[in-house]
Amino acid sequence: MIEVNSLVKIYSSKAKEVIGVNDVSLQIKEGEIYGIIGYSGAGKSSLIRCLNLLEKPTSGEVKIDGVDLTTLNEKALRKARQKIGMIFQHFYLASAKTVYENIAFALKAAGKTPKEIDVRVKELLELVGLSDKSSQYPAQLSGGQKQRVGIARALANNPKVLLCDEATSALDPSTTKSILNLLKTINRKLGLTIVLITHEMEVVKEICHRLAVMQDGKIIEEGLVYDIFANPIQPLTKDFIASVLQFELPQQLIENRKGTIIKIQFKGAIAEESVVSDLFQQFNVKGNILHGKIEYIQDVPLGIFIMELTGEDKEVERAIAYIEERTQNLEVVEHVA
Ligand SMILES: Nc1ncnc2c1ncn2[C@@H]1O[C@H](COP(=O)(O)OP(=O)(O)OP(=O)(O)O)[C@@H](O)[C@H]1O
Repeated sequence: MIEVNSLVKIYSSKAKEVIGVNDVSLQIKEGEIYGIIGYSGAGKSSLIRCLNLLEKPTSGEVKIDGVDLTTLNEKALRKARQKIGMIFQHFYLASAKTVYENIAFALKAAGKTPKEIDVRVKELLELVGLSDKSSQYPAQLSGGQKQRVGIARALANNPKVLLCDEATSALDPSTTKSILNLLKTINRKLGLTIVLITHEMEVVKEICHRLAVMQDGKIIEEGLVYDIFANPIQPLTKDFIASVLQFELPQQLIENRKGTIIKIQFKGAIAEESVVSDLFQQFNVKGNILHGKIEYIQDVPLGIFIMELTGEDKEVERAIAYIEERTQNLEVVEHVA
């Protein structure tokens, strides 16, 4: 439903040219939550702002439902933009308007009647859990409540796409969670396609189905979030994953071990099987768990264990071969002879 082809955004001034987006192509499916992660300056904002032409691309196509927005005139673009809602890190609410008026404004601009506006605003307030804040002003709201107003306003005209520009970056972790839950709910309830940019892997893990990693204006890795967590390829992607799944052992700990240290990843259904206890029943080896973690990524488990195996060399070898066969994912970190 969203198709970006060879998108380039160059910022030109008299002094120099800066490349914001450097030849990006991607496809986002209807109903998908698509994350774009990268460090500051990677080009995430430039890219997401090109999706509704808030930034005019220098070249390339931005197709929504097959229509290339870059070819539309002002009037047609205004109409097309009604299908695309957007929320921002700093909310951008009108401070002199109440919560009700902030949301109503988007509907008025789309030519709705006062009756239609009233029905829709109440519906939206209910959806975002703010029915009791209708007559409050933004200054009287918490950050999370302000973002809820932002979401209600963005959804006012029943868009098919919601663009989220670092929408939780100004919020504390528990408020972030509640806003992400709200986004998940509206994604499911309304079938809304969500594109979000973030610099936090925790946000991606929590909500995204697919992910693109951006660096220097380019997408350097893309795929299903689970696959990227299980098998990151690029060094930058590995850095982002490590911020959530830190599992490097201190060197000192490794040096003081006597057995063979192995790292096992359990992906998907195998994480729920009793591989480790089966191992100790079947082989005459001892195991000492040095690190263990199961993360749930979109409710699918991804387990990572680091274990020291001790026993007769042959038996340890057989035990390792057994785990390798069961998990297809084992790495010998250190073998102490
Ligand atoms: N309006 C602008 N004029 C000139 N250069 C710009 C403009 N906006 C962005 N850039 C440049 O484009 C590059 C990408 O910036 P962009 O804001 O898209 O990155 P980002 O990944 O969103 O970073 P951040 O998370 O810090 O916003 C940077 O080098 C930035 O300095």
